[in-house]
Amino acid sequence: MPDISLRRIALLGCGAMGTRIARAIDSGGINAVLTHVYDQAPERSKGLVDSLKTKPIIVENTHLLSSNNTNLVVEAASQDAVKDVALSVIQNKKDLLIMSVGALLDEAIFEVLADACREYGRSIYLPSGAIAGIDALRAVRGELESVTLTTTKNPRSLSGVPYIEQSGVDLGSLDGPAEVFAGTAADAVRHFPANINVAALIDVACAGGGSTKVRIVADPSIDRNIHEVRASGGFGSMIIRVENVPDPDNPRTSLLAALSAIERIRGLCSGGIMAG
Ligand SMILES: NC(=O)C1=CN([C@@H]2O[C@H](COP(=O)(O)OP(=O)(O)OC[C@H]3O[C@@H](n4cnc5c(N)ncnc54)[C@H](OP(=O)(O)O)[C@@H]3O)[C@@H](O)[C@H]2O)C=CC1
Ligand SMILES: O=C([O-])CC(=O)C(=O)O
Repeated sequence: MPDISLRRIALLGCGAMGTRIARAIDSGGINAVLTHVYDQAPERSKGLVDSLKTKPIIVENTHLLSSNNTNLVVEAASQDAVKDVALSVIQNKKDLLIMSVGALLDEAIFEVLADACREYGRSIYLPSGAIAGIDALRAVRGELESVTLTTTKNPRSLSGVPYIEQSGVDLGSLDGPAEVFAGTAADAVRHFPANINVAALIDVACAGGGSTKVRIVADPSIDRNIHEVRASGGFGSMIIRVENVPDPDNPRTSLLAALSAIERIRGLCSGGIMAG
């Protein structure tokens, strides 16, 4: 029998996605209670807690999230947050759900976390986030010959990225689509830490070792975050395309990413029949 007792969840990051996740738990639709939260911007954690019916405790640093009596830590903060806290979560014998997946394309971190999961008997979950078809890519990874991701966003969803500023592209004056990056997934998540975690997710699913090919395009004529994966090999071929509505509170992030995290948490907290 699966253990379906009420799960105790801690949340790292109270921005656009963390807020949606917290509200979904607070609404009672998930077999869990949000017990602790942390955000480096204290006004964000306070604002979130004030808006919830069941008030979690605001802890004073990331590490206190996993030293408490929780089952699962949900990260919705940043790659730096993952690098800072992931190992101690596992060493404290909690499971971890990561949204800032780009952190895992640092090979040293991936190996350390994989070893720690084995040693402490815990799991790290990577929801499919802003993309779809991760289960299919994982299933065919032994047969893959080529995989490419093309991500197209409105310039306002790409603003403030130093790599674009340094490359001399003026996002404000584009009058059509412009490629702002072409390279590997490892380089993409390094240069665009808050924009292209999906590249890391695809790369991890395909066991690409950071080498998955990625293009990022800025297009002022679109108002969606579009991700298109083309994969082919011994299994046949597939094209996975999502046209995501951006989260109104953070246009870099797609609404689908939070919905995917919520659905994954719901599944982890319940028994029963689960598709996918
Ligand atoms: N896997 C996927 O498919 C997707 C993943 N993402 C990623 O998910 C994460 C959350 O996204 P979103 O909610 O939209 O981002 P937001 O910027 O809206 O919220 C993130 C919050 O976490 C805080 N934060 C950042 N670093 C730390 C840290 N080290 N310790 C504590 N708090 C921290 C931020 O503070 P401050 O503002 O001060 O930095 C901010 O309040 C991001 O890393 C994003 O790139 C997004 C979309 C899709
Ligand atoms: O939400 C999206 O469309 C993609 C994104 O920001 C990411 O992968 O980090």
